[in-house]
Formats: sequence, C-alpha cells, structure tokens
Amino acid sequence: MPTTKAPHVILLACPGAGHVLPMVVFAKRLAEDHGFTATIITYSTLSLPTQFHSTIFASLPSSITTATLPAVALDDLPADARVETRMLTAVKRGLPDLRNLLAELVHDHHPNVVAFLADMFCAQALPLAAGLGLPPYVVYLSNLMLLSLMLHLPELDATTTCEYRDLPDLLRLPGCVPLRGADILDTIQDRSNPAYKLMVEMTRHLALAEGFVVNTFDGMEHDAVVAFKEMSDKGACPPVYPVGPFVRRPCLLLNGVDAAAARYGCLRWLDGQPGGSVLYICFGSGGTLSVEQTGELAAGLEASGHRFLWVMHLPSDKDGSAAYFDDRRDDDDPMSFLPEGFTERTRGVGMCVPQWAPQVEVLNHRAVGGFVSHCGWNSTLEAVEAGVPVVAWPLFAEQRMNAVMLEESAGMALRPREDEAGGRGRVVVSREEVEAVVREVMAGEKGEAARKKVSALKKKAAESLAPEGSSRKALEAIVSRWKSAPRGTGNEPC
Ligand SMILES: O=c1ccn([C@@H]2O[C@H](COP(=O)(O)OP(=O)(O)O[C@H]3O[C@H](CO)[C@@H](O)[C@H](O)[C@H]3O)[C@@H](O)[C@H]2O)c(=O)[nH]1
Repeated sequence: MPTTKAPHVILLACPGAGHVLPMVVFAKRLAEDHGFTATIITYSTLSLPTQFHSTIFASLPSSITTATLPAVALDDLPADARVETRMLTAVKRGLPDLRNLLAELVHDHHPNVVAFLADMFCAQALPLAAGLGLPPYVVYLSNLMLLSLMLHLPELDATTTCEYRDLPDLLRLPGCVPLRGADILDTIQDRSNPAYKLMVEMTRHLALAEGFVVNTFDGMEHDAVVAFKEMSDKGACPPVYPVGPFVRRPCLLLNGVDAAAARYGCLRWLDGQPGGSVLYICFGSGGTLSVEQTGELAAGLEASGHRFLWVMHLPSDKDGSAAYFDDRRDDDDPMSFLPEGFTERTRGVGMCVPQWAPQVEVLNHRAVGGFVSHCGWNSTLEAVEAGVPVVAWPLFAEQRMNAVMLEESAGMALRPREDEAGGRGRVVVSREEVEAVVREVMAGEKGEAARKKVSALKKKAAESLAPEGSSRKALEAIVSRWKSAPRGTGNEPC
C-alpha cells in the first residue's frame, strides 16, 4: 500500500449490502469529485459472501483501497439473538483489531487522514478514532428521522416506563411526521432484549461525532433539515450534512455467474414488456416473508393480472420477522416456496428471480411502473430517483417509520392493510388486499397521485445534486472543512 499525500478519509462500513453499497458510492464521490484518497474498512463477521465484496470493490478506482477486519467469534450469543445484537457485538469485539489497523494505516500509509467516518452502527468506534487523533464523523445511511430518533433515545429511555409500542401519544421528532409508538424502529420495541441495551449504548457514542454526513436531501426531508440546522446552530447537536442521494450507477451482483444470468435474464424480459406495465417486488438485500405471506402475495399478484418481476428470498417462518443475509445458503431455492403451479400460470405475465436483481437498472427500466418495497432507505431513494411509486411493505429495522414518511409526508406510497390471520395471532397482508393495492398502484387514482408526487421528488433529487444544489453545497462544505483542517500532525497514534 503506497503512502499518499492527498487528504485521506477512512470509512468504516458495517456488514450488509444496505450499508456497504452506499458507503462505496460515497467514497467514490469523495475520490472522483474532490481529490481524496480513501480506505474502506469492512467486517468479515456477518458479511456478505466474499464474492460480493470483491465484485463491488473491483469497481473502485486506485485512489480507494479496502481492508477487512478479521472475524470475531459470536457463537456464545443465543441462537435467536437479533441481527442487531450480532452486528453491534461484532463491532464491539472488533475494536482491538480496528485500533491496530487504524494505527498501522495512519503510521505507515496515510499521515494525512482528515476524517474517520463510521457507519451509524459502528459508532462505538468513534472514541477509539478520536483517541488516535482522527476527527470522528458518522455517515448516516438512513434518514434524518431515524437520526433524530437515535439522538433522542437516551432521553426517551430515561423518561419512558412502558414499551414504545404502547406510548399513549404520537412521538413528535423535530421536523418529522408524527409517529405512532408501534411504528418506531423495531429494534427498540422490546426493551428487555439485549439488542435494546446495545442500541442505547450505541446512541450515546453518536454525540462524539464532529458531524453527521447523511444520505438524504432537502427536498425529501426539508423540515427535518431545518430543525437540525437550528439545533446545531444552538450547539445542541453536531452539524448535519445532507449530501444524498448517493446515486449508484454500476450493476452489482451477488452470486457471480449465476446472478449474472438472472440479471441479464430479467432485464431482457423487461425489454419485451409495455412501458410502465411491470410491478417490481423486492424486499431489500435480506428481507423475507413467511411461507404463508409468500402464498398470499403470490395469489394476490396472480388475481390482479398485472405484470410483475419478483426478487425472491428464502421465506423465514418466524411470522413476518426477517431472516438476514447470513442465514442464506447457496443451495437454498426460494422458488420452491411458491404456490403449486404459480410459475406456469403466470408465465409471460410475471417473472421470479432468486435472491438478487440489478435493482437500480430495473427501477429505471421504462417497463417498470410500480415498486413493492420494504422501504429500506436505499431502495426508497432509488425509487425516488427513478420516479417510481411505491407500495410500502415494511418488515424490520426503521422501515415502518420510512413507510409512514413515504405515505403521509412524501405522498409517494400506498400502504396495504395488515390483518390478523384468522385470529391465529399472525399478521398478514391478505391476497385480497394485495390484489387491491396492486391494481391501485398500477392503474388507480391513488397510484397516479403517488406517481405525480414521486416524479416531483425525482426532480428535486436531481436538483439537489446539480451545481448550486443543496446536497452538492453540503458536500462542498464538509469537504472544505476537511481540506482546511491541519493535517499530518494531529493524527499520530497515541
Ligand atoms: O435484489 C436486490 C436487492 C437489493 N439490492 C440493492 O441493495 C440495497 C438494499 O438497501 P436497502 O433498500 O436500504 O435495504 P436493506 O439491505 O434491507 O438495508 C438495511 O440498511 C438500510 C440503510 O441503513 C436501512 O434503511 C434498512 O432498513 C436496512 O434493512 C439497495 O441499494 C438495492 O438496490 C439490489 O440491487 N438488488
């Protein structure tokens, strides 16, 4: 690894496509548009298959290098530990290795480190970086609404006695759409779960950040941008830089050759469909439905008669809770959980692909007219950039909050109703509801209204990234702060 003279940033990405992909896009923007060199550090624990990382990293320019932290053991955690528990524990246990790596990077290769940028889930690393003389920042890959909740969590924790889902009043975060307790981040809904304690602990470290670089833009969360600016002007929180959306152009694959075949197959299939006629269905990099819900979705789609492209993941039979990428095995076949005869009956109308599709290309294909999404923030921004209305189908993490934003404040989404499954205590979206919402988003008045709203947001997103646009200016502000910071002296390992 050569020693560099350019200003250097170190980015720490937590596992998961929803985190690694936007981090890569951000690093590329800093390198290609602003002359930085960068190191992206990833975790081998809980990470996507190595092939995935190598495919992504192969697209990096030579000014960006990568490093991977060694795996840490998590086998002492209970088998049913939440993914957030595993993730935050992996980050915590990886701190000694991270310290050694950072010291080596700074000492041997990059004396010019101007910022250490940690994914929000890696906030535990901020004190360590600060101790090494590296200015600590957070890259917030979700939105300002979630950042606001996280910064408010220590206080909420101290002042609330019940579970958050039982909060009697709406939660009013500054500049954000009011939220019912049941809609806030699902990781903190069970306060006796170890994941909750780890999340609260993580949020305490956020205060150490010298700034938050956020993957959002003014047109999407205008009131929250204003509220954060007021807070930081008063010194009540570090400055916030809304620099998004992080636009992803290249096509990235998950499983090498097989995925390449599926990728080109689904794009070719889209080429043969009429404009705006296909509903794209994808629950992010790891979201899954139960077997029962998979059957209801399939039946509703079939009854609607609309064309569809469905990225299928292996069902999780934990009643709607989501399995994550580390639960997958290469020989798993999600298609085997489709109702009998479904593929034959929908041949020509629909296409199912296992595991992964080139989402950005799919959403921007002229044939795609709607998107059933779990409302992961990257998927949300990609829908905005493509101008495609959404059927909001949140599964886990902050996705319910996002769904509320998309339906109620952005107006770009329709939300299907969930029902108790015949009094059996399970919540499902019934086949009738699926059929109705599919018809509505593809050809109904509400779908048309959502299409208009998302088209307006698409325009605002493009404006924010244009010269003089709000995101461009926010990025220039943080870049000039980094470039004008004294370098080469304050970064000596202590
Ligand atoms: O078949 C697929 C599936 C996913 N993607 C891409 O993978 C990313 C997925 O990101 P996102 O939509 O944010 O979903 P998750 O992977 O579920 O992301 C996690 O991280 C996000 C950012 O913090 C959160 O908003 C989510 O709730 C959390 O689940 C997007 O860029 C997609 O384009 C594909 O290209 N093809």
